[in-house]
Amino acid sequence: MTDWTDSRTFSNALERAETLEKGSCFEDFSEGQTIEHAAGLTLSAHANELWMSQTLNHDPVYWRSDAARAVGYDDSPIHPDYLLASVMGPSVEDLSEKGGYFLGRDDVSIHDPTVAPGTEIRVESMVEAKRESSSRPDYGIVTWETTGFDAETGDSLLSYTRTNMIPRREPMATDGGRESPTDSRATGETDDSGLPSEFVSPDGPYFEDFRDAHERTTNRDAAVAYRHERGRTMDDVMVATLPLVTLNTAKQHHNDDYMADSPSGEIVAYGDVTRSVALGHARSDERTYREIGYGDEQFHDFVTVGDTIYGFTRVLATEDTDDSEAGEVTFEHYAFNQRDEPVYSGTRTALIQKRNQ
Ligand SMILES: CC(C)(COP(=O)(O)OP(=O)(O)OC[C@H]1O[C@@H](n2cnc3c(N)ncnc32)[C@H](O)[C@@H]1OP(=O)(O)O)[C@@H](O)C(=O)NCCC(=O)NCCSC(=O)C[C@](C)(O)C(=O)O
Repeated sequence: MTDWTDSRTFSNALERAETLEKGSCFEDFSEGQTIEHAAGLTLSAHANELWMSQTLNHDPVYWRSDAARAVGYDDSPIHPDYLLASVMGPSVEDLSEKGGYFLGRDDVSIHDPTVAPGTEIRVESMVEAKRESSSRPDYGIVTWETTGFDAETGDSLLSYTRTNMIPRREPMATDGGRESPTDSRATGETDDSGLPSEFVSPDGPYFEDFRDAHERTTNRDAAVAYRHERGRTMDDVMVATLPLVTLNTAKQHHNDDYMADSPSGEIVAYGDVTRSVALGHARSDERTYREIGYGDEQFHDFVTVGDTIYGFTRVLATEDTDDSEAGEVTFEHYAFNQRDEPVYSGTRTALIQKRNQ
């Protein structure tokens, strides 16, 4: 009788056996195609708290009903970063599990900021565009529009467009891109040409502080630009647990064996975890009232276990509203690592509480 566990026999068996594929290659997508993803998550308070606690998004509005009621909610809703990741996660198996890089995202709109724990979600994507990569022949570049719905009511909860590099069927993908860096970051040179001569920080966490700081820079060679003190070293929970808790099956985050041959040589952090940490740092220095939306999100370099993520923020615009509680601020947030290299950037618009409340 064949001993399938004999090492030579087993290695022969492995060589001859077909691997049942998961995920899609560049060739599998066509523009205009709609993809209904397999049943998504039921949003849970536990996973919401895991995401928020580990990414340092410690806003009590999302933990405590008294804090939620104080800003006009009936009860604590699901945090927008966890909601976003919970919409993206169930799309990964169909769209990006093969191992392509998450390049960027735009038009992130929160259609319902009051989504409650216990909501069952359904996720759908449409292939908006696809093109070959001129610099990386093993990949194509695909953009999808993805929407998350409340499965029971059919209401749209959140939507965005996302762009990934996607491996072509032949040859197979590697997860690379660190080699031959030629920019000033990699060579250690500093090139700050074009930077304003003065950086201004807000005096406090309220809308008026951002507005006043922004006004101080208007028509001057100055910008509201400041760093956040906290850092978060990426550990196994951040890199492997958080994507999996949102059903994100991209092998980059939990399969060290596959990633050993890639230029990063190891698993890399899910872009949304890196982003959420940078936003968490920024939110810890403001009185957030409501999140409105996000855009122009880009992932500039890999983040691996052991890297420490810090935050840097610019204030792009402020606008007073009729709302006596809060005014609108548009930020650009950056995540950067312990080598001062930017790894994420994106804009965010939020309502920030007014001082008089
Ligand atoms: C990807 C790397 C290697 C490219 O490094 P590079 O030096 O080759 O960069 P590049 O030359 O700037 O870009 C290559 C091509 O991409 C295009 N491109 C570039 N950005 C965009 C964008 N926003 N929108 C549209 N297109 C974009 C760009 O135009 C260019 O096109 P070309 O080949 O035809 O000349 C480098 O940028 C890098 O290391 N980025 C970080 C990637 C990363 O770590 N992402 C997060 C982790 S992966 C992830 O989270 C996975 C996820 C979420 O779970 C899941 O999709 O399933």
